[in-house]
Amino acid sequence: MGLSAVGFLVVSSAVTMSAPFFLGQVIDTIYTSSSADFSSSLTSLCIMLAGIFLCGGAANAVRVYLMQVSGQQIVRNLRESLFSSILRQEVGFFDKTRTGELINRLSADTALVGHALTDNLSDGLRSVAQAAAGVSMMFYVSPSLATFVLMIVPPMAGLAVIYGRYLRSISKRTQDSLAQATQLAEERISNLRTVRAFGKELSEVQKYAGKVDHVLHLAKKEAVLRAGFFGASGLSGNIIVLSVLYKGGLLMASEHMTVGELTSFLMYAFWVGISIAGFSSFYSELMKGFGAGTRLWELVERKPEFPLNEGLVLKPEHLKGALEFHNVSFAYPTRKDAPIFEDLSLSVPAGSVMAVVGPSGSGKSTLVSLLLRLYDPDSGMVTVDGHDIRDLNPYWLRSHIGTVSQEPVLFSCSIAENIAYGATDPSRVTPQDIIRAAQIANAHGFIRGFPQGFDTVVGEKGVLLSGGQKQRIAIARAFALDAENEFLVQEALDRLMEGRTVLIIAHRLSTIQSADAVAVLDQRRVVECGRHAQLLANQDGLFRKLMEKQAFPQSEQREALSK
Ligand SMILES: Nc1ncnc2c1ncn2[C@@H]1O[C@H](COP(=O)(O)OP(=O)(O)OP(=O)(O)O)[C@@H](O)[C@H]1O
Repeated sequence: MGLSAVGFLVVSSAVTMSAPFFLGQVIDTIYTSSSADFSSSLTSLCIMLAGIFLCGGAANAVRVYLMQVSGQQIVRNLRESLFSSILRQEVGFFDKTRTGELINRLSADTALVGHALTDNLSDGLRSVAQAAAGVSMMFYVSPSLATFVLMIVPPMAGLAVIYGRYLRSISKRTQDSLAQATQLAEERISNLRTVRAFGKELSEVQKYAGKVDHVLHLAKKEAVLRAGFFGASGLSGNIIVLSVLYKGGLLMASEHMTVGELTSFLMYAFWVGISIAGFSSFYSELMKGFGAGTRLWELVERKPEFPLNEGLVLKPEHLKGALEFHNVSFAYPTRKDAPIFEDLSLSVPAGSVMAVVGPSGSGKSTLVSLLLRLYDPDSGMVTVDGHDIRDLNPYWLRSHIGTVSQEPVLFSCSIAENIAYGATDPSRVTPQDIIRAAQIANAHGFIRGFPQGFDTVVGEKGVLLSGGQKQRIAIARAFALDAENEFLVQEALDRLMEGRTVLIIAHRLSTIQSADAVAVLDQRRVVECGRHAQLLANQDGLFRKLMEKQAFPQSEQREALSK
């Protein structure tokens, strides 16, 4: 499509560029022909001109259409590869990069690059083609006048290059500050409840205004630069026209040129001037596109720190589920100087339930992140059935781990779609599977109570549901993982754990009591590990202290502690 657009571009330019030549002929006919053949020459020339204008206009319209469509296609492809690259990045990347910035790259920057590569490129090519044709015709009409005019052009071109560089850097800064503004807006809008609870609407508006003010400031700078450049190129255009008139007048006086020739020449010179101005606009847009493009390519080309879908896949019959952390040391990439684990070791036998407890911030969730391979340990290793998880296919690994978190995140689609999200292939999950998963997760009752049942839309991040409801849907979602394995889908919630190795980050005593073992995290390692009763018996142990500290001990707990 791009190529045919270029074809139409060449046709429209060539056809249109022949017009001034024939116009010159018309004028000379008017001046010089005898009355006998005057009217017939004039008519045929005018018909020819009308044809030229018609063909040129039509070819131009087709070119604009083709360019628009191919532009949209480029933007679409760019967006797709960018989104795909973003979703492949490691979790650490998202600790460093803000959502709003990525959204801005996806929407604004892709549009800018698309425009620079199509509409703008097409206009730029047209300018180049017209300028080239114009200059050739100038030489054809009057070589001496053309040589004279062209001496003025090179200094202007040098100026344009310097200007383009500066514009490119400003444009990059504008896009960066726009991304910051979008980031702020995105975060505040998606957490509107918190903004409102603290009555921060006005101050947030002011903060946002500050950011967009900065965008405006840079845009103004860009506008001044642009205006200056256009002014300068306009002025140089006028100087060229004036000198052509002067020199052309002299040539006419010495009978080296006719009126028609001078008119054609002036029209070509004017045309070349317009094309150069068009080219400079193209050039500045192109530089803007480059500014946005550099960032986009960096992101599209970025190699995630670890692969998504490469590595060892264990056969189902070989998968037992023994988990082990061997001398793991780890610090988050954004806080390398604050180690979370040092030489931590923990073994969870296959099929057992391990409760992980510890003070807030001791690294319980981090343990799960390492197991899911959202981050890699700095030293030591995590193994599943003796295999280092760095050798396993991360996609396979995660698809065999069901996660239910305290504050589960749902997507803003229907309850049924949220539950089916847990399956490897959601399109193969039947409505019966979904209902069964909901029943087991004790969610069926409240879902049926909604007027739209399973089609109820849960709102962004599930805001239209209560915390408990969200959690039960998340449990049903973890069940959907096993929709194919009929035998696992049983009646009770406890069954989610059957046949699996389970890590529970626990606060409630009842959960801890039912676990096979309890690991206590503190001071960057596992400080105690054993059965719950065993750990409680240790009067000086951290576990006992943690249990004693709980604000409102339940009766069962008080009983246990009094033993
Ligand atoms: N993505 C992250 N980047 C940098 N530091 C992080 C990140 N996530 C957590 N941390 C830090 O790592 C430490 C352990 O956090 P983690 O969430 O594992 O603790 P936790 O034991 O689960 O806490 P809680 O019981 O309060 O939920 C904390 O100091 C936390 O500030």
